[in-house]
Amino acid sequence: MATYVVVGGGIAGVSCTEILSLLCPEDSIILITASALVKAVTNVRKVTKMLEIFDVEEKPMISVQSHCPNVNVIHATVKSIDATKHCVLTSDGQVLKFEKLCICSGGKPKVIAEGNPYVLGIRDTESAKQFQKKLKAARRVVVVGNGGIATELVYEIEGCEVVWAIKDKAIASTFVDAGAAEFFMPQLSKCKHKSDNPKTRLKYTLEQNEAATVAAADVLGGALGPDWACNLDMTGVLKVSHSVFLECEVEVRSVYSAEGEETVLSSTINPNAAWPVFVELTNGRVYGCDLIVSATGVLPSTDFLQHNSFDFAEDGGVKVDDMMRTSVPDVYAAGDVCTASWDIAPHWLQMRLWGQARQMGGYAAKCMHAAIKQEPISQDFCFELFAHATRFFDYKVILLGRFNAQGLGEDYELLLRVTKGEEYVKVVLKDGRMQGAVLIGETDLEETFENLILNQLDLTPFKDHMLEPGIDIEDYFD
Ligand SMILES: Cc1cc2nc3c(=O)[nH]c(=O)nc-3n(C[C@H](O)[C@H](O)[C@H](O)COP(=O)(O)OP(=O)(O)OC[C@H]3O[C@@H](n4cnc5c(N)ncnc54)[C@H](O)[C@@H]3O)c2cc1C
Ligand SMILES: NC(=O)C1=CN([C@@H]2O[C@H](COP(=O)(O)OP(=O)(O)OC[C@H]3O[C@@H](n4cnc5c(N)ncnc54)[C@H](OP(=O)(O)O)[C@@H]3O)[C@@H](O)[C@H]2O)C=CC1
Repeated sequence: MATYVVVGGGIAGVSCTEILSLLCPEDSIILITASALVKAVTNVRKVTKMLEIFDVEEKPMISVQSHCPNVNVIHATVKSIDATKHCVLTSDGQVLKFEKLCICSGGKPKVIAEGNPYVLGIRDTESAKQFQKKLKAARRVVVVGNGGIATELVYEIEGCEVVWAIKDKAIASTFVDAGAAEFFMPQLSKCKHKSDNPKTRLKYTLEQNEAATVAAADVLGGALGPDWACNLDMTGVLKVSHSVFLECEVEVRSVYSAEGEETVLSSTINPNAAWPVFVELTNGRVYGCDLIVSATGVLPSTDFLQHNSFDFAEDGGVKVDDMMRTSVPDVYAAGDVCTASWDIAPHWLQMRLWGQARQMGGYAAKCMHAAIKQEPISQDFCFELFAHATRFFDYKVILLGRFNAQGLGEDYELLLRVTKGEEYVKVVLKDGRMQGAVLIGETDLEETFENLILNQLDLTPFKDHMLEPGIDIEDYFD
Protein backbone atom coordinates (compact mmCIF):
# COMPACT_ATOMS: atom_id res chain seq x y z
CA MET A 1 0.00 0.00 0.00
CA ALA A 2 1.25 3.52 -0.86
CA THR A 3 0.88 6.19 1.76
CA TYR A 4 -0.12 8.72 -0.89
CA VAL A 5 -1.55 8.33 -4.39
CA VAL A 6 -1.89 11.38 -6.64
CA VAL A 7 -3.91 11.25 -9.90
CA GLY A 8 -2.86 13.64 -12.70
CA GLY A 9 0.44 14.86 -14.13
CA GLY A 10 -0.62 18.48 -14.65
CA ILE A 11 0.66 21.30 -12.51
CA ALA A 12 -1.59 20.49 -9.53
CA GLY A 13 -0.60 16.81 -9.41
CA VAL A 14 3.10 17.45 -9.91
CA SER A 15 3.20 20.21 -7.27
CA CYS A 16 1.32 17.98 -4.85
CA THR A 17 3.74 15.08 -5.48
CA GLU A 18 6.87 17.22 -5.16
CA ILE A 19 5.77 18.80 -1.87
CA LEU A 20 4.75 15.40 -0.48
CA SER A 21 8.16 14.01 -1.39
CA LEU A 22 9.83 16.90 0.42
CA LEU A 23 7.66 16.61 3.52
CA CYS A 24 7.81 12.85 3.88
CA PRO A 25 10.88 11.38 2.19
CA GLU A 26 10.32 8.06 3.98
CA ASP A 27 6.80 7.45 2.70
CA SER A 28 5.83 5.85 -0.60
CA ILE A 29 4.12 8.12 -3.11
CA ILE A 30 2.55 7.10 -6.42
CA LEU A 31 1.74 9.59 -9.16
CA ILE A 32 -0.60 8.17 -11.80
CA THR A 33 -0.89 10.11 -15.02
CA ALA A 34 -2.54 9.47 -18.36
CA SER A 35 0.02 11.54 -20.24
CA ALA A 36 3.67 10.48 -20.53
CA LEU A 37 4.87 14.04 -20.13
CA VAL A 38 4.31 15.90 -16.88
CA LYS A 39 4.21 19.63 -16.25
CA ALA A 40 7.03 21.39 -14.45
CA VAL A 41 7.40 24.94 -13.27
CA THR A 42 10.81 26.54 -13.86
CA ASN A 43 12.40 29.94 -13.55
CA VAL A 44 10.07 31.21 -10.79
CA ARG A 45 10.29 34.99 -10.27
CA LYS A 46 8.56 36.70 -7.35
CA VAL A 47 6.71 39.84 -8.48
CA THR A 48 5.08 40.64 -5.13
CA LYS A 49 4.39 38.74 -1.92
CA MET A 50 1.45 36.94 -3.54
CA LEU A 51 2.36 37.05 -7.20
CA GLU A 52 4.86 34.85 -8.98
CA ILE A 53 5.60 34.46 -12.66
CA PHE A 54 7.19 31.33 -14.00
CA ASP A 55 7.81 29.27 -17.09
CA VAL A 56 6.05 26.00 -17.69
CA GLU A 57 7.73 23.03 -19.28
CA GLU A 58 6.65 19.56 -20.25
CA LYS A 59 9.11 16.96 -18.99
CA PRO A 60 9.29 13.18 -19.18
CA MET A 61 7.80 11.35 -16.16
CA ILE A 62 11.25 10.16 -15.19
CA SER A 63 12.24 13.74 -14.30
CA VAL A 64 9.90 13.66 -11.27
CA GLN A 65 11.37 10.36 -10.08
CA SER A 66 14.92 11.61 -10.51
CA HIS A 67 14.54 14.42 -7.97
CA CYS A 68 11.89 12.72 -5.82
CA PRO A 69 13.33 9.23 -5.12
CA ASN A 70 10.36 8.05 -3.07
CA VAL A 71 7.95 8.74 -5.96
CA ASN A 72 6.85 6.07 -8.41
CA VAL A 73 5.28 7.55 -11.54
CA ILE A 74 2.81 5.27 -13.32
CA HIS A 75 1.68 6.01 -16.87
CA ALA A 76 -1.94 4.84 -16.85
CA THR A 77 -5.50 6.09 -16.85
CA VAL A 78 -7.52 5.79 -13.68
CA LYS A 79 -10.78 4.07 -14.58
CA SER A 80 -12.42 4.21 -11.18
CA ILE A 81 -11.81 4.55 -7.49
CA ASP A 82 -13.30 2.63 -4.63
CA ALA A 83 -13.09 5.09 -1.79
CA THR A 84 -14.43 2.73 0.86
CA LYS A 85 -11.74 0.14 0.05
CA HIS A 86 -9.10 2.90 -0.37
CA CYS A 87 -8.07 1.75 -3.83
CA VAL A 88 -7.67 3.06 -7.36
CA LEU A 89 -8.25 0.93 -10.47
CA THR A 90 -6.25 1.73 -13.62
CA SER A 91 -6.95 1.02 -17.28
CA ASP A 92 -4.20 -1.65 -17.38
CA GLY A 93 -5.77 -3.55 -14.50
CA GLN A 94 -3.61 -2.36 -11.60
CA VAL A 95 -5.27 -1.94 -8.23
CA LEU A 96 -3.37 0.58 -6.12
CA LYS A 97 -4.15 0.99 -2.42
CA PHE A 98 -3.71 4.32 -0.66
CA GLU A 99 -3.94 5.89 2.76
CA LYS A 100 -4.57 9.36 1.29
CA LEU A 101 -5.55 10.13 -2.30
CA CYS A 102 -5.37 13.46 -4.12
CA ILE A 103 -7.40 13.90 -7.32
CA CYS A 104 -5.71 16.35 -9.73
CA SER A 105 -7.30 15.25 -13.00
CA GLY A 106 -7.84 18.78 -14.34
CA GLY A 107 -10.49 19.54 -16.89
CA LYS A 108 -11.48 19.28 -20.52
CA PRO A 109 -12.81 21.96 -22.86
CA LYS A 110 -16.54 22.61 -22.68
CA VAL A 111 -17.22 22.50 -26.41
CA ILE A 112 -20.27 23.74 -28.34
CA ALA A 113 -21.59 21.41 -31.06
CA GLU A 114 -19.40 18.65 -29.65
CA GLY A 115 -18.63 15.88 -32.12
CA ASN A 116 -18.76 18.17 -35.18
CA PRO A 117 -15.43 17.59 -36.97
CA TYR A 118 -15.04 21.31 -37.76
CA VAL A 119 -15.39 22.37 -34.11
CA LEU A 120 -12.27 22.25 -31.97
CA GLY A 121 -11.53 22.84 -28.29
CA ILE A 122 -7.96 23.58 -27.20
CA ARG A 123 -6.58 22.09 -24.00
CA ASP A 124 -3.28 20.26 -24.31
CA THR A 125 -0.31 20.08 -26.66
CA GLU A 126 -2.09 17.56 -28.88
CA SER A 127 -5.23 19.68 -29.37
CA ALA A 128 -3.11 22.80 -29.96
CA LYS A 129 -1.17 20.95 -32.65
CA GLN A 130 -4.41 19.79 -34.27
CA PHE A 131 -5.61 23.37 -34.30
CA GLN A 132 -2.33 24.57 -35.79
CA LYS A 133 -2.52 21.95 -38.55
CA LYS A 134 -6.09 22.85 -39.50
CA LEU A 135 -5.34 26.57 -39.35
CA LYS A 136 -2.52 26.21 -41.88
CA ALA A 137 -5.09 25.53 -44.60
CA ALA A 138 -7.76 27.92 -43.29
CA ARG A 139 -9.06 31.13 -44.83
CA ARG A 140 -11.55 31.98 -42.10
CA VAL A 141 -11.96 30.79 -38.51
CA VAL A 142 -14.89 31.51 -36.19
CA VAL A 143 -13.73 31.84 -32.57
CA VAL A 144 -16.53 31.44 -29.99
CA GLY A 145 -16.06 32.54 -26.35
CA ASN A 146 -14.77 35.59 -24.55
CA GLY A 147 -12.28 34.25 -22.01
CA GLY A 148 -8.56 33.54 -21.86
CA ILE A 149 -8.16 31.29 -24.89
CA ALA A 150 -10.28 33.37 -27.27
CA THR A 151 -8.61 36.63 -26.21
CA GLU A 152 -5.16 35.19 -26.86
CA LEU A 153 -6.14 33.45 -30.12
CA VAL A 154 -7.68 36.43 -31.86
CA TYR A 155 -4.51 38.40 -31.26
CA GLU A 156 -2.16 35.65 -32.41
CA ILE A 157 -3.89 34.32 -35.54
CA GLU A 158 -2.46 35.70 -38.75
CA GLY A 159 -2.96 34.93 -42.41
CA CYS A 160 -6.61 34.08 -41.81
CA GLU A 161 -9.82 36.02 -41.23
CA VAL A 162 -11.21 35.66 -37.72
CA VAL A 163 -14.86 36.14 -36.80
CA TRP A 164 -14.93 36.54 -33.00
CA ALA A 165 -18.38 35.74 -31.59
CA ILE A 166 -18.93 36.85 -27.98
CA LYS A 167 -21.97 36.82 -25.70
CA ASP A 168 -21.06 40.15 -24.11
CA LYS A 169 -20.92 43.79 -25.18
CA ALA A 170 -17.16 44.00 -24.59
CA ILE A 171 -14.16 41.76 -25.31
CA ALA A 172 -12.18 39.66 -22.82
CA SER A 173 -14.99 39.86 -20.26
CA THR A 174 -13.84 36.90 -18.14
CA PHE A 175 -10.77 38.89 -17.18
CA VAL A 176 -11.42 42.60 -17.64
CA ASP A 177 -14.16 45.22 -17.53
CA ALA A 178 -15.60 47.15 -20.48
CA GLY A 179 -13.18 50.07 -19.94
CA ALA A 180 -10.15 47.84 -20.24
CA ALA A 181 -11.75 46.16 -23.25
CA GLU A 182 -12.01 49.58 -24.89
CA PHE A 183 -8.32 50.13 -24.11
CA PHE A 184 -7.47 46.86 -25.92
CA MET A 185 -9.71 47.47 -28.97
CA PRO A 186 -7.10 49.20 -31.20
CA GLN A 187 -4.95 46.07 -30.87
CA LEU A 188 -7.67 44.03 -32.59
CA SER A 189 -7.21 45.87 -35.86
CA LYS A 190 -3.47 46.40 -35.47
CA CYS A 191 -1.37 45.07 -38.32
CA LYS A 192 1.33 43.02 -36.67
CA HIS A 193 4.83 42.59 -37.99
CA LYS A 194 6.54 39.25 -37.62
CA SER A 195 9.36 40.88 -35.67
CA ASP A 196 6.83 42.13 -33.03
CA ASN A 197 6.42 38.64 -31.79
CA PRO A 198 9.24 36.25 -32.50
CA LYS A 199 8.13 32.67 -31.86
CA THR A 200 10.29 30.71 -29.52
CA ARG A 201 9.96 26.95 -29.49
CA LEU A 202 8.34 24.88 -26.79
CA LYS A 203 10.61 22.47 -24.96
CA TYR A 204 8.63 19.53 -26.29
CA THR A 205 6.66 19.46 -29.47
CA LEU A 206 4.82 16.69 -31.23
CA GLU A 207 7.48 16.63 -33.92
CA GLN A 208 10.13 15.95 -31.32
CA ASN A 209 8.36 13.47 -29.18
CA GLU A 210 5.04 12.59 -30.71
CA ALA A 211 4.35 9.35 -28.87
CA ALA A 212 5.17 10.84 -25.50
CA THR A 213 2.98 13.91 -25.76
CA VAL A 214 -0.23 12.11 -26.57
CA ALA A 215 -2.28 11.02 -23.59
CA ALA A 216 -4.46 7.92 -23.63
CA ALA A 217 -7.11 8.27 -26.33
CA ASP A 218 -9.98 9.16 -24.00
CA VAL A 219 -8.03 11.43 -21.61
CA LEU A 220 -6.37 14.75 -22.36
CA GLY A 221 -2.82 15.68 -21.41
CA GLY A 222 -1.96 18.49 -19.01
CA ALA A 223 -3.42 21.90 -19.88
CA LEU A 224 -1.31 24.40 -21.77
CA GLY A 225 -0.14 27.38 -19.82
CA PRO A 226 1.42 30.82 -19.93
CA ASP A 227 2.95 31.71 -23.29
CA TRP A 228 1.34 28.75 -25.08
CA ALA A 229 -0.07 31.03 -27.75
CA CYS A 230 3.05 33.03 -28.47
CA ASN A 231 5.05 29.80 -28.67
CA LEU A 232 2.85 28.47 -31.46
CA ASP A 233 2.90 29.61 -35.04
CA MET A 234 -0.76 30.40 -35.84
CA THR A 235 -0.81 31.26 -39.49
CA GLY A 236 -3.51 30.55 -42.05
CA VAL A 237 -3.38 30.46 -45.81
CA LEU A 238 -4.20 34.11 -46.67
CA LYS A 239 -1.83 36.98 -47.25
CA VAL A 240 -3.39 39.14 -44.51
CA SER A 241 -1.61 39.97 -41.28
CA HIS A 242 -4.35 40.33 -38.72
CA SER A 243 -8.01 40.53 -39.62
CA VAL A 244 -10.60 40.25 -36.84
CA PHE A 245 -14.33 40.86 -37.24
CA LEU A 246 -16.14 41.19 -33.93
CA GLU A 247 -19.71 39.96 -33.38
CA CYS A 248 -20.93 41.13 -29.93
CA GLU A 249 -23.92 39.97 -27.89
CA VAL A 250 -24.41 36.78 -29.87
CA GLU A 251 -24.34 33.06 -29.35
CA VAL A 252 -24.10 30.25 -31.85
CA ARG A 253 -27.58 29.10 -32.88
CA SER A 254 -26.42 26.29 -35.16
CA VAL A 255 -23.47 24.79 -36.96
CA TYR A 256 -24.16 23.05 -40.26
CA SER A 257 -22.27 21.71 -43.23
CA ALA A 258 -24.69 22.14 -46.14
CA GLU A 259 -24.06 25.24 -48.24
CA GLY A 260 -26.05 28.24 -47.11
CA GLU A 261 -26.53 32.00 -47.57
CA GLU A 262 -23.49 33.54 -46.00
CA THR A 263 -22.80 36.97 -44.51
CA VAL A 264 -20.14 38.64 -46.66
CA LEU A 265 -17.29 40.36 -44.85
CA SER A 266 -15.29 43.12 -46.52
CA SER A 267 -12.84 40.39 -47.15
CA THR A 268 -9.97 39.37 -49.32
CA ILE A 269 -11.70 36.06 -49.94
CA ASN A 270 -13.53 35.29 -53.14
CA PRO A 271 -17.22 35.81 -52.17
CA ASN A 272 -18.13 32.62 -54.00
CA ALA A 273 -15.63 30.55 -52.04
CA ALA A 274 -17.09 27.24 -50.95
CA TRP A 275 -17.05 26.69 -47.21
CA PRO A 276 -17.04 23.32 -45.51
CA VAL A 277 -19.04 24.57 -42.54
CA PHE A 278 -21.44 27.39 -41.61
CA VAL A 279 -22.14 29.06 -38.27
CA GLU A 280 -25.50 30.70 -37.65
CA LEU A 281 -25.45 33.29 -34.86
CA THR A 282 -28.41 34.35 -32.75
CA ASN A 283 -28.47 37.75 -34.56
CA GLY A 284 -29.38 35.83 -37.74
CA ARG A 285 -26.01 36.23 -39.45
CA VAL A 286 -24.44 33.17 -41.07
CA TYR A 287 -20.69 32.83 -41.60
CA GLY A 288 -19.00 30.25 -43.76
CA CYS A 289 -15.63 29.18 -42.42
CA ASP A 290 -13.02 26.43 -42.45
CA LEU A 291 -12.87 25.90 -38.71
CA ILE A 292 -14.65 26.82 -35.47
CA VAL A 293 -12.75 27.14 -32.20
CA SER A 294 -14.94 26.68 -29.16
CA ALA A 295 -13.10 28.53 -26.42
CA THR A 296 -16.04 28.28 -24.08
CA GLY A 297 -14.61 27.23 -20.73
CA VAL A 298 -13.60 24.15 -18.80
CA LEU A 299 -15.45 21.08 -17.53
CA PRO A 300 -13.75 19.35 -14.58
CA SER A 301 -12.65 15.76 -15.42
CA THR A 302 -14.58 13.67 -12.94
CA ASP A 303 -15.96 10.69 -14.92
CA PHE A 304 -13.90 8.15 -12.96
CA LEU A 305 -15.22 9.48 -9.64
CA GLN A 306 -18.78 8.31 -10.18
CA HIS A 307 -20.15 5.49 -7.97
CA ASN A 308 -18.66 7.17 -4.89
CA SER A 309 -20.35 9.72 -2.69
CA PHE A 310 -18.52 12.88 -3.80
CA ASP A 311 -20.30 16.21 -3.51
CA PHE A 312 -20.11 18.12 -6.79
CA ALA A 313 -20.54 21.87 -7.27
CA GLU A 314 -22.78 23.45 -9.90
CA ASP A 315 -19.83 23.95 -12.26
CA GLY A 316 -19.14 20.18 -12.15
CA GLY A 317 -16.06 20.44 -9.91
CA VAL A 318 -15.50 18.20 -6.87
CA LYS A 319 -16.26 20.28 -3.80
CA VAL A 320 -13.31 20.76 -1.43
CA ASP A 321 -13.18 22.36 2.00
CA ASP A 322 -10.51 24.68 3.41
CA MET A 323 -8.19 21.67 3.90
CA MET A 324 -8.68 20.53 0.25
CA ARG A 325 -10.74 17.55 1.52
CA THR A 326 -13.55 16.23 -0.64
CA SER A 327 -16.71 14.92 1.00
CA VAL A 328 -15.21 11.40 0.85
CA PRO A 329 -12.87 10.53 3.75
CA ASP A 330 -9.14 10.44 2.90
CA VAL A 331 -9.72 11.81 -0.60
CA TYR A 332 -8.45 15.30 -1.44
CA ALA A 333 -8.61 17.28 -4.69
CA ALA A 334 -6.70 20.20 -6.20
CA GLY A 335 -6.51 22.28 -9.39
CA ASP A 336 -9.05 22.58 -12.20
CA VAL A 337 -10.96 19.47 -11.10
CA CYS A 338 -12.04 20.98 -7.79
CA THR A 339 -14.37 23.76 -6.72
CA ALA A 340 -13.41 25.78 -3.65
CA SER A 341 -16.38 25.30 -1.34
CA TRP A 342 -15.15 26.89 1.83
CA ASP A 343 -16.08 30.28 3.19
CA ILE A 344 -13.69 32.17 0.93
CA ALA A 345 -11.71 35.25 2.04
CA PRO A 346 -13.13 38.63 0.97
CA HIS A 347 -10.36 39.28 -1.60
CA TRP A 348 -9.91 35.82 -3.08
CA LEU A 349 -11.89 34.04 -5.78
CA GLN A 350 -11.39 30.82 -7.67
CA MET A 351 -10.44 30.93 -11.34
CA ARG A 352 -9.07 27.88 -13.15
CA LEU A 353 -5.51 29.13 -13.62
CA TRP A 354 -1.94 27.83 -13.35
CA GLY A 355 -1.09 29.74 -10.21
CA GLN A 356 -4.11 28.41 -8.35
CA ALA A 357 -3.57 24.82 -9.57
CA ARG A 358 0.02 25.00 -8.32
CA GLN A 359 -0.93 26.54 -4.97
CA MET A 360 -3.78 24.10 -4.40
CA GLY A 361 -1.60 21.09 -5.27
CA GLY A 362 1.14 22.15 -2.85
CA TYR A 363 -1.32 23.00 -0.10
CA ALA A 364 -3.23 19.69 -0.53
CA ALA A 365 0.09 17.90 0.04
CA LYS A 366 0.62 19.79 3.29
CA CYS A 367 -2.95 19.03 4.40
CA MET A 368 -2.64 15.28 3.69
CA HIS A 369 0.69 15.12 5.49
CA ALA A 370 -0.70 17.04 8.50
CA ALA A 371 -3.69 14.67 8.64
CA ILE A 372 -1.47 11.58 8.72
CA LYS A 373 0.77 13.15 11.37
CA GLN A 374 -2.33 14.36 13.23
CA GLU A 375 -0.86 17.85 13.31
CA PRO A 376 -2.91 21.05 13.06
CA ILE A 377 -2.52 23.16 9.92
CA SER A 378 -3.83 26.59 9.07
CA GLN A 379 -4.94 27.60 5.61
CA ASP A 380 -2.24 28.83 3.26
CA PHE A 381 -1.90 32.60 3.02
CA CYS A 382 -2.20 32.45 -0.80
CA PHE A 383 -5.97 32.02 -0.39
CA GLU A 384 -6.22 35.48 1.19
CA LEU A 385 -5.78 37.43 -2.05
CA PHE A 386 -6.50 36.69 -5.71
CA ALA A 387 -3.47 37.62 -7.78
CA HIS A 388 -2.90 36.78 -11.46
CA ALA A 389 -0.30 38.01 -13.93
CA THR A 390 -0.68 37.39 -17.65
CA ARG A 391 -0.38 39.08 -21.05
CA PHE A 392 -3.22 40.06 -23.36
CA PHE A 393 -2.72 41.86 -26.69
CA ASP A 394 0.97 42.10 -25.82
CA TYR A 395 0.31 44.10 -22.63
CA LYS A 396 1.25 42.97 -19.14
CA VAL A 397 -2.00 42.42 -17.20
CA ILE A 398 -2.20 42.10 -13.42
CA LEU A 399 -5.44 41.33 -11.63
CA LEU A 400 -5.71 41.69 -7.88
CA GLY A 401 -8.47 40.94 -5.36
CA ARG A 402 -12.04 41.56 -6.51
CA PHE A 403 -10.67 43.12 -9.71
CA ASN A 404 -14.06 43.28 -11.40
CA ALA A 405 -15.94 44.16 -8.19
CA GLN A 406 -17.14 40.53 -8.10
CA GLY A 407 -19.69 40.03 -5.34
CA LEU A 408 -19.77 43.69 -4.32
CA GLY A 409 -23.20 44.43 -5.82
CA GLU A 410 -23.68 48.13 -6.58
CA ASP A 411 -21.92 49.22 -3.44
CA TYR A 412 -18.48 50.22 -4.70
CA GLU A 413 -16.55 53.07 -6.27
CA LEU A 414 -14.07 53.00 -9.16
CA LEU A 415 -10.92 55.06 -9.65
CA LEU A 416 -9.44 55.09 -13.16
CA ARG A 417 -6.29 56.26 -14.87
CA VAL A 418 -5.97 55.61 -18.59
CA THR A 419 -3.21 56.60 -20.97
CA LYS A 420 -4.23 55.43 -24.43
CA GLY A 421 -1.95 52.77 -25.82
CA GLU A 422 0.17 52.78 -22.68
CA GLU A 423 -1.57 51.89 -19.45
CA TYR A 424 -4.96 51.24 -17.85
CA VAL A 425 -5.27 51.38 -14.08
CA LYS A 426 -8.54 50.62 -12.31
CA VAL A 427 -9.05 50.52 -8.55
CA VAL A 428 -12.17 49.14 -6.86
CA LEU A 429 -12.98 50.78 -3.51
CA LYS A 430 -15.62 49.96 -0.94
CA ASP A 431 -16.08 52.21 2.09
CA GLY A 432 -12.83 53.90 1.07
CA ARG A 433 -10.87 50.63 1.21
CA MET A 434 -9.27 48.93 -1.79
CA GLN A 435 -10.99 45.69 -2.82
CA GLY A 436 -9.32 45.00 -6.12
CA ALA A 437 -7.38 46.39 -9.08
CA VAL A 438 -6.72 45.89 -12.78
CA LEU A 439 -3.27 46.98 -13.93
CA ILE A 440 -2.53 46.93 -17.66
CA GLY A 441 0.85 48.02 -19.01
CA GLU A 442 4.07 48.69 -17.12
CA THR A 443 2.38 50.41 -14.18
CA ASP A 444 4.72 49.24 -11.42
CA LEU A 445 1.82 49.51 -8.97
CA GLU A 446 1.27 45.84 -8.13
CA GLU A 447 3.22 45.70 -4.89
CA THR A 448 1.71 48.86 -3.40
CA PHE A 449 -1.82 47.86 -4.42
CA GLU A 450 -1.41 44.34 -3.10
CA ASN A 451 -0.44 45.82 0.28
CA LEU A 452 -3.37 48.25 0.22
CA ILE A 453 -5.81 45.40 -0.40
CA LEU A 454 -4.27 43.24 2.29
CA ASN A 455 -4.00 45.96 4.96
CA GLN A 456 -7.40 47.57 4.17
CA LEU A 457 -6.11 51.07 4.91
CA ASP A 458 -8.83 53.73 4.73
CA LEU A 459 -7.98 55.59 1.51
CA THR A 460 -10.74 58.21 1.82
CA PRO A 461 -8.29 61.09 2.45
CA PHE A 462 -6.09 60.11 -0.54
CA LYS A 463 -8.49 58.74 -3.13
CA ASP A 464 -9.01 61.95 -5.10
CA HIS A 465 -5.29 62.28 -5.83
CA MET A 466 -4.09 58.73 -5.60
CA LEU A 467 -4.02 58.04 -9.32
CA GLU A 468 -3.02 61.51 -10.47
CA PRO A 469 -0.12 61.41 -12.89
CA GLY A 470 3.07 62.57 -11.22
CA ILE A 471 2.12 61.26 -7.77
CA ASP A 472 4.49 58.57 -6.56
CA ILE A 473 2.01 56.19 -4.92
CA GLU A 474 4.74 54.09 -3.32
CA ASP A 475 6.09 57.18 -1.52
CA TYR A 476 2.55 58.20 -0.57
CA PHE A 477 1.99 55.05 1.48
CA ASP A 478 5.49 54.53 2.80
C1 LIG B 1 -4.91 26.78 -23.93
C2 LIG B 1 -4.78 27.12 -22.48
C3 LIG B 1 -4.02 28.21 -22.10
C4 LIG B 1 -3.90 28.55 -20.75
N1 LIG B 1 -3.16 29.65 -20.41
C5 LIG B 1 -3.04 29.98 -19.12
C6 LIG B 1 -2.29 31.11 -18.74
O1 LIG B 1 -1.72 31.81 -19.59
N2 LIG B 1 -2.19 31.40 -17.42
C7 LIG B 1 -2.79 30.63 -16.47
O2 LIG B 1 -2.66 30.94 -15.29
N3 LIG B 1 -3.53 29.56 -16.80
C8 LIG B 1 -3.67 29.22 -18.10
N4 LIG B 1 -4.42 28.14 -18.44
C9 LIG B 1 -5.08 27.37 -17.38
C10 LIG B 1 -4.10 26.38 -16.73
O3 LIG B 1 -3.35 25.74 -17.74
C11 LIG B 1 -4.85 25.36 -15.90
O4 LIG B 1 -5.64 26.02 -14.93
C12 LIG B 1 -3.91 24.42 -15.16
O5 LIG B 1 -2.95 23.89 -16.02
C13 LIG B 1 -4.69 23.29 -14.51
O6 LIG B 1 -3.81 22.35 -13.97
P1 LIG B 1 -4.32 20.97 -13.40
O7 LIG B 1 -3.11 20.23 -12.95
O8 LIG B 1 -5.40 21.18 -12.42
O9 LIG B 1 -4.99 20.20 -14.62
P2 LIG B 1 -4.41 19.64 -16.01
O10 LIG B 1 -3.27 20.44 -16.48
O11 LIG B 1 -5.59 19.50 -16.90
O12 LIG B 1 -3.82 18.22 -15.66
C14 LIG B 1 -4.63 17.10 -15.43
C15 LIG B 1 -3.78 15.86 -15.53
O13 LIG B 1 -4.55 14.74 -15.14
C16 LIG B 1 -4.41 13.70 -16.09
N5 LIG B 1 -5.63 12.90 -16.02
C17 LIG B 1 -6.92 13.30 -16.26
N6 LIG B 1 -7.76 12.26 -16.05
C18 LIG B 1 -6.99 11.21 -15.65
C19 LIG B 1 -7.27 9.87 -15.31
N7 LIG B 1 -8.51 9.39 -15.30
N8 LIG B 1 -6.22 9.06 -15.00
C20 LIG B 1 -4.94 9.51 -14.98
N9 LIG B 1 -4.62 10.78 -15.30
C21 LIG B 1 -5.63 11.62 -15.63
C22 LIG B 1 -4.20 14.43 -17.43
O14 LIG B 1 -3.60 13.60 -18.41
C23 LIG B 1 -3.27 15.55 -16.96
O15 LIG B 1 -1.95 15.09 -16.89
C24 LIG B 1 -4.55 27.77 -19.77
C25 LIG B 1 -5.33 26.66 -20.15
C26 LIG B 1 -5.43 26.33 -21.49
C27 LIG B 1 -6.25 25.15 -21.89
N1 LIG C 1 -3.90 34.23 -19.91
C1 LIG C 1 -4.63 33.46 -19.11
O1 LIG C 1 -4.67 33.64 -17.91
C2 LIG C 1 -5.39 32.35 -19.73
C3 LIG C 1 -6.16 31.51 -18.95
N2 LIG C 1 -6.83 30.47 -19.52
C4 LIG C 1 -7.62 29.58 -18.66
O2 LIG C 1 -7.85 28.37 -19.36
C5 LIG C 1 -9.15 27.89 -19.18
C6 LIG C 1 -9.87 27.72 -20.51
O3 LIG C 1 -10.00 28.98 -21.20
P1 LIG C 1 -11.36 29.41 -21.91
O4 LIG C 1 -11.95 28.26 -22.64
O5 LIG C 1 -11.08 30.67 -22.64
O6 LIG C 1 -12.35 29.61 -20.68
P2 LIG C 1 -12.81 30.92 -19.86
O7 LIG C 1 -13.53 30.40 -18.69
O8 LIG C 1 -11.69 31.87 -19.68
O9 LIG C 1 -13.86 31.63 -20.85
C7 LIG C 1 -14.96 30.98 -21.40
C8 LIG C 1 -15.77 32.00 -22.17
O10 LIG C 1 -16.72 31.35 -23.00
C9 LIG C 1 -18.02 31.89 -22.74
N3 LIG C 1 -19.01 30.87 -23.01
C10 LIG C 1 -19.35 29.80 -22.24
N4 LIG C 1 -20.29 29.06 -22.87
C11 LIG C 1 -20.53 29.67 -24.06
C12 LIG C 1 -21.38 29.40 -25.16
N5 LIG C 1 -22.17 28.32 -25.19
N6 LIG C 1 -21.40 30.27 -26.21
C13 LIG C 1 -20.60 31.36 -26.22
N7 LIG C 1 -19.76 31.66 -25.22
C14 LIG C 1 -19.72 30.83 -24.16
C15 LIG C 1 -17.96 32.33 -21.30
O11 LIG C 1 -18.96 33.27 -21.03
P3 LIG C 1 -19.69 33.25 -19.57
O12 LIG C 1 -18.59 33.44 -18.59
O13 LIG C 1 -20.65 34.37 -19.69
O14 LIG C 1 -20.32 31.89 -19.49
C16 LIG C 1 -16.55 32.94 -21.26
O15 LIG C 1 -16.55 34.21 -21.86
C17 LIG C 1 -9.83 28.88 -18.25
O16 LIG C 1 -9.73 28.39 -16.96
C18 LIG C 1 -9.00 30.14 -18.40
O17 LIG C 1 -9.00 30.91 -17.22
C19 LIG C 1 -6.78 30.25 -20.86
C20 LIG C 1 -6.02 31.03 -21.68
C21 LIG C 1 -5.26 32.16 -21.18
